[in-house]
Amino acid sequence: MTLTVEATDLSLTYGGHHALQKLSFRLSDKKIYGFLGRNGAGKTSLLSILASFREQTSGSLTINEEAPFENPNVMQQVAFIYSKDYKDESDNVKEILEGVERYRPYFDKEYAQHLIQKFNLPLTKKVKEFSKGMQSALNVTIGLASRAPITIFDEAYLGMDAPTREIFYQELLEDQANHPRIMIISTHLVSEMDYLFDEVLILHKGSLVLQEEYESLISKGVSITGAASEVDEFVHSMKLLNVQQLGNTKSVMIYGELTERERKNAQQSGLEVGPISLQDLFIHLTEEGN
Ligand SMILES: Nc1ncnc2c1ncn2[C@@H]1O[C@H](COP(=O)(O)OP(=O)(O)OP(=O)(O)O)[C@@H](O)[C@H]1O
Repeated sequence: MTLTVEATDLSLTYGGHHALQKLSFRLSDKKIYGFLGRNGAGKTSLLSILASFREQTSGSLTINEEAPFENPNVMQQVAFIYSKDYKDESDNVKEILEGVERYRPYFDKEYAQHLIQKFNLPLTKKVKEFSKGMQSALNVTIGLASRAPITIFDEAYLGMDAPTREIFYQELLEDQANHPRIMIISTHLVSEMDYLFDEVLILHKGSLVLQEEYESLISKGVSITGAASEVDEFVHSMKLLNVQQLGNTKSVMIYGELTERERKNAQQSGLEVGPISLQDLFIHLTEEGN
């Protein structure tokens, strides 16, 4: 099933606080979208509207032209996976998965079993007795195995250790390749997860700063590394995003592409030209004053 998410001037206010301000964007391709934003940027607020949990204050958000709020048609198509608290849950994994299977029309039971084994989760232990990381692994299992046409992971990795997160990322990439859908991942772990994203949306203080393909975004900057004096001379008229120096070696991130001539000059001056990271761009774009 192909779905289109369309937001137009979407705004959300809590009391007098403007959490989302006139966001407009469209998601229509089955790919992995990275939703990035600093603490309080509005990611969860936006994703909650998309997942039918909340209604906007003004503007619109539709999924195939239908408003999601309290709309059972839409709710079945969207899986919203967040750091759920299981403290009052008396069921074990087996019982929880049986419950999910009843309301998720595309749920793949065998794939869920495969993930449970991968994450090494005990089937019969009560979920409220799981560690935080194990609960997150269960959430991720539900999110992936539900195969909802719109799957949202809102910082779903909380508490997972590095090897467990790695299993999640590998499974996510593999399952997305086999069963493409609109996959949305909201995260702070930009440097760890950037390779997952096909497209990136950056939110800052409730506004959408950009929506762009990952590859095109990171091609918008370069890093220059070498002897400090050579680097300074080379970048003196360029827009700098970040400067780091260790002894006499300096590394500078610049915004903008280099011309062929500039690349040659850099080479002749013994400078190393490398790619910029999404994390550097993210930090720059969401700095105070930018
Ligand atoms: N229920 C609420 N009542 C009042 N204000 C809220 C509520 N939920 C969120 N906010 C405020 O709205 C803003 C956006 O919060 P939101 O949780 O959407 O951000 P976020 O980008 O998900 O942040 P984080 O990365 O820290 O989880 C914040 O200023 C937050 O304090």
